[in-house]
Amino acid sequence: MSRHRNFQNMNYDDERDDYEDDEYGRSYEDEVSMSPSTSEFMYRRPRLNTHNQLVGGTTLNDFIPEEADPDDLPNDVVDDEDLFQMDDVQVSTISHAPPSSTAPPSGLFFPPPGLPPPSIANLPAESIAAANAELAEKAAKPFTPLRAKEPKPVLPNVSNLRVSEKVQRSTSKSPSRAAPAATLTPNTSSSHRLQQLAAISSAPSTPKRTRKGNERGAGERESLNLVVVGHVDAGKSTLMGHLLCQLGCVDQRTMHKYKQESARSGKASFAFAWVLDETEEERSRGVTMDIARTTFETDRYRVVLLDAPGHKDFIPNMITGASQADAALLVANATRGEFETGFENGGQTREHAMLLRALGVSQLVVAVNKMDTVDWSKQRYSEVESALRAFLAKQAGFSAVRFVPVSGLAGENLVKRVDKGHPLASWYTGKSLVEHIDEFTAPSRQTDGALRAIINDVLKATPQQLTVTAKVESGEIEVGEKVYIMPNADAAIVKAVANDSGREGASDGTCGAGEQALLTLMGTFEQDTIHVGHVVVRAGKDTLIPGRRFVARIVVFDVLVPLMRGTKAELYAHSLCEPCTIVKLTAVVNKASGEVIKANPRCLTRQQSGRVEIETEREVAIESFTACRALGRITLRANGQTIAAGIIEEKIA
Ligand SMILES: Nc1nc2c(ncn2[C@@H]2O[C@H](COP(=O)(O)OP(=O)(O)OP(=O)(O)O)[C@@H](O)[C@H]2O)c(=O)[nH]1
Repeated sequence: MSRHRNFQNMNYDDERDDYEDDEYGRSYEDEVSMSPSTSEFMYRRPRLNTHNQLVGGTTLNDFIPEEADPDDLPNDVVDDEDLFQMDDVQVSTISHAPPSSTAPPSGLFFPPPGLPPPSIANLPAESIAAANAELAEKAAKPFTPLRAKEPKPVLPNVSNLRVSEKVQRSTSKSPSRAAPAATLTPNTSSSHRLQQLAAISSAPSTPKRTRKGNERGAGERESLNLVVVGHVDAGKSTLMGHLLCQLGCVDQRTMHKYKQESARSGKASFAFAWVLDETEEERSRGVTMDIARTTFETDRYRVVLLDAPGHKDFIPNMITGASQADAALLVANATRGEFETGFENGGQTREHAMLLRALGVSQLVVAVNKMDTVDWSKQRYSEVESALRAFLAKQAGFSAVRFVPVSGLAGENLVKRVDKGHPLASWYTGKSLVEHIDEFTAPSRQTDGALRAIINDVLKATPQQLTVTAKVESGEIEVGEKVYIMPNADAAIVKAVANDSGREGASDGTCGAGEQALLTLMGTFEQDTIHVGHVVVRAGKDTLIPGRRFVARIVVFDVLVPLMRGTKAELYAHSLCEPCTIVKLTAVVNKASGEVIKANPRCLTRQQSGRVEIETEREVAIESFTACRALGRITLRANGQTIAAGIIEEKIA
């Protein structure tokens, strides 16, 4: 049993003799291929970074509204909006335009009860005919081969701005930001495109609600999207890998193989991390590079686990994971000196926490990990807890944070509480990590809202069929219905729907808000036009019309150079990453009241809150925060640092 070993003094490389060579056959190199997305990253050792912190007692809570307690919320979009206005009065008081109603139009979203389960076969003949006509029209156009690489736009001021380029689609299981190369549907004049979008928004939508609200099948647990974040090497993957083993999600044979092969490559201590770090590059470097996604079940939830990379170079991938999360586990390393490196000196502990709040995650548990390296010391645990508690409350804006001492490597206090007699039990008698996870509250899902399913990976793409994973943020997606993929407005018919647990057809052919869906879409797709960050929507007046210019209300992080007209940055929203420019500074506003302090300022300095106009390089599928929270939160980054976070108030072009 691992927990009886002396992990602190163990020389893991000596352990390789414990394992019989190739007892279980093939080595992982035979079976694991490298995710194409990982190849674009250059690995560098962490650099010191003192940015990205709101200092001087300002908290993100002043600005970013917390998610509401679902118990206080009726499952209804209109009331949700009211609550948002209560939470963050500034938004309604300073908004240019009154928030648009997000109530689902009657009739459109509530077809008569008792409708048969949808399939392409029982779609109305007119919708099939209309879809076929549109698809035939597209099919008649010659297939556009991959175009020669266009020259990258020259973007002054920002040395390492990520400019989307044409790259291969990710074939990894996890989301990748490598992709967005988006060419808008080629050869479309702007007037044709406007007509196309107008036709989509005026077309009747055809949802068939086979499932009511948050209804689940018999025996199904509620789903909870949990992101695991923290400084590099805090032990996130080891902790979650070991937890998955203890929950029986990894069979002994596979674990034996990981132990054997990691020992053979001199990385025995990473055996549990290999459960989640699947690519060859991640394993050889001992560093998580992309989000690893898996599921496990607790007494209460089907947890969709998103293991984020801790290294600074992969923060964009961490943002992808955090933008899908309902709750977060922040892993802190209790080892003396290592906690300080991760927390002080601009380590990623702070930046991750700030980003979580900026992306709307308000439920947080901190796992104080590697307690075995400090002899399970209560004093060390208290030091870590008090430093983090003060920062998380005062600067990051988390109102209630719970802490739990654990050792991912030793497997202590993960699923089971610590045994009496264990040194940790002498002062800790509280809950285990899994018990803490079970105490998160699943947020209310906008199941009745307009369909918004954000593509977070493109697994397979042919000119006729796409297989993508998508997080359904609002509404439901059903087999047989016609959908559009924004911003390109590619029409598609949903051929198959499964959720993360592999429930084929999600038992009733639907996936609802909050679920990760595996979608098979049929249509006529031009090569390299569907990417991570695109959004699946329905036609109708609640459709999403993409745009390039938006009014955003932002809070500026602790930047050295103020934000000015012409500042270039990367815009992060849900799974999207797109170069953008701040084209106008409209006002400096008071964080608390939303009152305009100064109109048309020359710049926004650190900690200031303001309203700006942002223009993206290409059309993007985002919308106002009041219409859909997940699509309305943004983060701006430049030079590898987060410079601002905020919400979209309005699309203007
Ligand atoms: N002693 C001890 N070592 C641990 C513990 N948890 C993780 N480690 C070690 O810390 C190192 C890093 O572990 P990982 O799980 O890869 O850390 P990570 O946070 O996932 O790393 P990134 O995702 O790359 O940021 C490995 O050598 C682990 O064996 C623990 O509880 N005790």
